[in-house]
Amino acid sequence: MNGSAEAIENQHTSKKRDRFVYPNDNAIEKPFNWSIMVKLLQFIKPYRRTYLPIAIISLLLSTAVKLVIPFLIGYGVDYALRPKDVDLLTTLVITIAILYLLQGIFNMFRIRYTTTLGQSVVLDLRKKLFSHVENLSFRFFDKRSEGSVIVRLNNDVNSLQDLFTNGLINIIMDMIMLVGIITILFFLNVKLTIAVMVVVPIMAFLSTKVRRKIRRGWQRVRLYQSVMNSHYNECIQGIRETQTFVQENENIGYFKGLNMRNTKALRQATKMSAILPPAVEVTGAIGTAALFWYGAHLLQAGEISIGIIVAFASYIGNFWQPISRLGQIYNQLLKVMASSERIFEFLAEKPQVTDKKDAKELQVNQGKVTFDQVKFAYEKDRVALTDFSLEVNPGDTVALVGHTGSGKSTVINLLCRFYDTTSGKILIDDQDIKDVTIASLRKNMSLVMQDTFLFSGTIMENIRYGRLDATDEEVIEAAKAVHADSFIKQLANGYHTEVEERGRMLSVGQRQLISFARALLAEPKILILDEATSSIDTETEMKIQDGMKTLINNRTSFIVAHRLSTIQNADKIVVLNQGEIVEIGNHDSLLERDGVYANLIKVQNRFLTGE
Ligand SMILES: Nc1ncnc2c1ncn2[C@@H]1O[C@H](COP(=O)(O)OP(=O)(O)OP(=O)(O)O)[C@@H](O)[C@H]1O
Repeated sequence: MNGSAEAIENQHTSKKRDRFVYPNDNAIEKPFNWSIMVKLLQFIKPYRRTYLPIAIISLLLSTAVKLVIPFLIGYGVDYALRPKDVDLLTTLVITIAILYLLQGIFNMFRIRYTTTLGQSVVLDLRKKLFSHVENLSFRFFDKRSEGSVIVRLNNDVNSLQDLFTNGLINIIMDMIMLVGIITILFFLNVKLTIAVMVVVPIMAFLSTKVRRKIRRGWQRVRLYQSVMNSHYNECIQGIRETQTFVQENENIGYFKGLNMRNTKALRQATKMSAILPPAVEVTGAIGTAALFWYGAHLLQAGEISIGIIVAFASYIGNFWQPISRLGQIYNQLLKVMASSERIFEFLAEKPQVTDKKDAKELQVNQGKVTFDQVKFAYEKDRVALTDFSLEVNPGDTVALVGHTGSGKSTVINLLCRFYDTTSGKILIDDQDIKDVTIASLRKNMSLVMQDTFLFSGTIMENIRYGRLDATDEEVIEAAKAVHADSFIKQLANGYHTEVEERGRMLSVGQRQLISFARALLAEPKILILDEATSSIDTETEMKIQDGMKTLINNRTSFIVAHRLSTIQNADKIVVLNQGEIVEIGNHDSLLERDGVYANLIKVQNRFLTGE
C-alpha cells in the first residue's frame, strides 16, 4: 500500500489539487453585459406575436388590479366603515371580491404564458445548441473534454430556463409594482411614505448581498458534490485497475478530503441560509412598526385618516416581495451572464470542415483514390503527415502499417474529411474531396472503427445504423455475411437484445463483427477498417477474417493493420514512419526487400512464438 488513507488525505489537502474541475467552465457569475442580454432577447423574438403579448397583458392587468385593491380597502374604511354606510360598504366588498377574482385569473394567464414562453425559448436553445454541437468538427472535440461539453448542454441551458420562465417577465411586474406602490403611497401621504421607506436599503441589502452569499455557498456545495460524483464514477469504473495497482488508499484519501470540504461548505451554506428569513421578517416588522408608530402620530395630528394607515399597511405587505425578488433576479442575471457567455462562445464555434458554397455531390463509379502530396498537422509545428502520395486502384485493398503514432489513423481521418489537409489533395475518382459535399463523401464510405461504438437500442437497430431504411431481413442478411449471425442468435433476445452500457456485455470481437454488418449494410464504395488491437480468440479471429473478406470484396478498401497476418493478401502495403511513407509494395515484395516491414513481421512472429 502507498501509505494510510489519512496520510494521503493530508497530502491532498495541502496540495489542494482538484480533479474533475474544468477551470473555464467554473465561472459562477459574470458582470451584467447588455450585449449578451440583447442576444438572449433574440430568443424571445419568435414568440413576440404569440405568448409574449398575452404574458405581458395579463401581467399588466394583474399588477394594476393588485395596486387598486388596497386603495379601495383604505377608502372603504374611511368612507363606508366609519360612517357605517352599508350600501357603499356592500358595493365596495363586491367590487373588491370581483377584483380579487380577476387578479387570480390574470395571474393564472401570466404564469401559464410566461412558463410556456420560457419553456419554448429553452426548447429552441437546446435544439440549436445540440444541432450545432453535432455538426462541429473533430478538432473542436480534440480541445474539449466530454464533461465540459455536457455541462454546457445541460447546466448552462437550465440556468437560462429559470431566467426565461420566471426572471424576465417578473422583472417588469416587480418594477411596475414598486413604482406603482411608491407613487400611490406618496400620493396618500409623503411623510408617512418617507418614514416607511427607511427600511428599504436594509431590505435591498438583504436581498442582494446576503442572498448572493447564500447562493454562492450552495454553488460551492454543488461543485463539491459534482466533483464527488465524478470521483465515485471514475473509482467505480476503474475499480479493477485500482485494485490491481493497490491504489485503494490513494482513492480513499482523496475522497476523504473532498467529503470534508463538501461538509464544510454545506455547514457554511446552511448557516447563511438560516440568517435570511428572520432578518427579512425583522426588517419587515421594523417597517410596519414605523408605519404604525409614525402613522398614529400623524393620525393624532389630524394629518391622515385610519383608512390611509390601513391602505399603507396593505401596500407595504405587497412591497417587500418585489424588492426581495428583484434582488434574487439580479443575482440570477449575473449567473445567466456566465452561462450565456459559455453558450454563445459555443455557438460562435464554427465547424472547421465545411462544404464549399458550390460543393457537388460525389459520384463514385470505380472507386479510385489518390493522395497527392498530402501534408497535415493537428497542431502547428507538430506535423503528422509529410508529403503523403498514394494511388489506389478501384477495388484494391491497401493496408496501412507502422509503429504507433506513425500516422495511419491520420490518413483515414483525412480521407473521411474529419480534418482538412494542410496542403495537397485527396481525390476520389478524380474529384477533389474538398469540392464535394461532406455528406455525399461520407455516404460513399463506411468506417469500421477499432472500438465500435454501440448506441443504446437493440442489436438490430445498431446494425441498421448503417442504412436506416434497411429491412429486418437485410439486416440479418448482412449479419450472416460477416458471420455475426450465429453469436447474435445465441443472445437472450437474439437481434432484439438490448445493447446495454455501450455493448460491454459483448466481446471486442463481437462488437467488431456487428460493426462489419453495419458497414456492409451501408453498401459503401470505399471501405475503411481500423482493425481491433485487442487480442481475440482464434474462432472469433477466423470469423473476423472471413467477415473482412466479405466486406472488402469488390470495393476499394483501406485497412489500418495491427495484426500483420490479416493483410498479407493486400494489393498494397504502405509502411509509415513518423508521417512518411517509408516502404510500399505487396507482402512478398516487401519481405524480399528486407526493410521495415520485414522487420515488423519478424518482431511480430517472435512475439507470437514467444522466442
Ligand atoms: N487529435 C489529435 N490531436 C493532436 N495530435 C494528434 C491527434 N491525433 C493524433 N495525433 C498525433 O499525430 C500523430 C499520428 O497519430 P495517428 O493517430 O495517425 O497514429 P497511428 O499510426 O494511427 O497510431 P496508432 O497505431 O497508435 O493508432 C501522433 O504523433 C499523434 O500524437
